Amino acid sequence: MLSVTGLQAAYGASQVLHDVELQVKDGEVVTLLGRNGMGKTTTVRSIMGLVSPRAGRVSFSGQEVQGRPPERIARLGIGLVPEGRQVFPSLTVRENLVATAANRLHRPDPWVLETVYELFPRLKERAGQSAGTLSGGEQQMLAVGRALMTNPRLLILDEATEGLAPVIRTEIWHCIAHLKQAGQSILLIDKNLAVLKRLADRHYIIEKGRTVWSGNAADLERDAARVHGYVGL
Ligand SMILES: Nc1ncnc2c1ncn2[C@@H]1O[C@H](COP(=O)(O)OP(=O)(O)OP(=O)(O)O)[C@@H](O)[C@H]1O
Repeated sequence: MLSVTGLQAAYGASQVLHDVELQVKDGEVVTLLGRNGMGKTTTVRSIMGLVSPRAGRVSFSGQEVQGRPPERIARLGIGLVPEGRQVFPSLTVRENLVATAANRLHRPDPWVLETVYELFPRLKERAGQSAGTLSGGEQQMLAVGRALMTNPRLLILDEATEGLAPVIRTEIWHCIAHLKQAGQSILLIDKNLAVLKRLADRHYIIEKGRTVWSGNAADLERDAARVHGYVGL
């Protein structure tokens, strides 16, 4: 579904990505791990066309997308929950959810307001409240709900639980587990390896803009010392 090979990207003269490789197959939950500043968000921004890759290939659903404008890439079916949530603060919860809603892939059972409200009942309770007045956790739920309302083939979550209270974190992890069971393909960027080990099918680690390790849960156990060196366990 998503295949990234030899990806390089820079901000001005400063090259941040040197050789990123990753794949997400249909129905998989895949993580992108790495310490602060190693290039995880830049990888996501390059996939989405928000940063122009300097070299390499990004292919999604069989089409090469590097160099295309972000809205065209998103329309192919990638739903992004960006770092820092970025909901529209002056719009209500409901308005945020419907703002970018679509079912371009003609799913027979698409995400609509009611199904998002079932997943996150708090959003239903706060449907008429402006998003800027929500708690951090509620804003995160809204950001996930808004991405789901685009009915994406691939959902990308960039640090979805960063800075949230443990109870809200758990709620978001439950939601992700539920989406996985429903067959949603997901790319997760996070640092919470303990939870991700149980949730994800495969993992990639990037260090200084290069993919330096990939494997499944069993590989993680076997290579624990090396993985610890890269990200801590
Ligand atoms: N807009 C920008 N202009 C210049 N440099 C940037 C910009 N955004 C990020 N960088 C730099 O690129 C490098 C990689 O940043 P990136 O945000 O991709 O890392 P990350 O792995 O997602 O880190 P974190 O976990 O802290 O979010 C860092 O050194 C960062 O300072």
